[in-house]
Amino acid sequence: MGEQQAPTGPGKRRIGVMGGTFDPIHHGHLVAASEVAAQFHLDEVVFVPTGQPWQKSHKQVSPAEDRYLMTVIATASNPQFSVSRSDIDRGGPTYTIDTLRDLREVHGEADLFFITGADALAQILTWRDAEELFSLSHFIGVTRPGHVLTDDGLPEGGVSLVEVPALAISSTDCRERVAQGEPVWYLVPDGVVRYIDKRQLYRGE
Ligand SMILES: Nc1ncnc2c1ncn2[C@@H]1O[C@H](COP(=O)(O)OP(=O)(O)OP(=O)(O)O)[C@@H](O)[C@H]1O
Ligand SMILES: O=C(O)c1ccc[n+]([C@@H]2O[C@H](COP(=O)([O-])O)[C@@H](O)[C@H]2O)c1
Repeated sequence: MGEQQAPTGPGKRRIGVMGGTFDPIHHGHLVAASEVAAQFHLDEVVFVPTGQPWQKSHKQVSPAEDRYLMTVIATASNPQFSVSRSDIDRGGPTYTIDTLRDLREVHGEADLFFITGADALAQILTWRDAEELFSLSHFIGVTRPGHVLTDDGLPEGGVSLVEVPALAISSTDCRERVAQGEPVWYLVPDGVVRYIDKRQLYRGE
């Protein structure tokens, strides 16, 4: 881990893809994206809020537009960060194979680097068309407190493991804190605290 050399072509743009439900987006997501962007010399990181996260169908998920707007608010001040509506606008359950195909169409020849926390990386073989994912993007697994980061069973050369500053923050914990009237200041960006308050998200949970 440290300064990373990942496979790329000469002169190609290097685009990070940070997929997530972002309910709400928090500083763990933002630090992971920022750290990977620096270590992998990325030109841009595209945040992609999920439409319908099918592996979270047993949980209540906030409306996609609220999660999208919180992601825009959280990333607006960073010129390297952008937000894609691809997974939201496609409709239906969200599969990363579709996300990557859509981004490949938009960004042409760019090299894609899909960023996942240790918990998501451990589940990747359960994702739709898992074996094909690695032909569309390089995958970057990042450390996350409480989870073991490993590429066991994943294609050789398809995944890099990266240590990022440890932030023991989860969206679940943020939602529970709001529901209990506890503060989420400094766990999520200030604008996201205000958006949660304005829209009265997570109050009844
Ligand atoms: N604190 C963190 N540090 C590193 N990676 C994280 C952190 N929180 C989330 N991630 C990663 O960001 C991506 C999107 O995560 P997601 O939007 O599901 O947030 P979450 O905090 O895991 O949400 P929830 O608690 O609702 O499951 C996943 O790849 C996840 O592993
Ligand atoms: O492709 C799949 O089948 C698949 C299954 C579960 C999760 N994902 C993706 O993994 C990312 C993190 O998801 P989540 O549910 O932890 O927020 C997000 O981009 C999801 O679309 C993808």
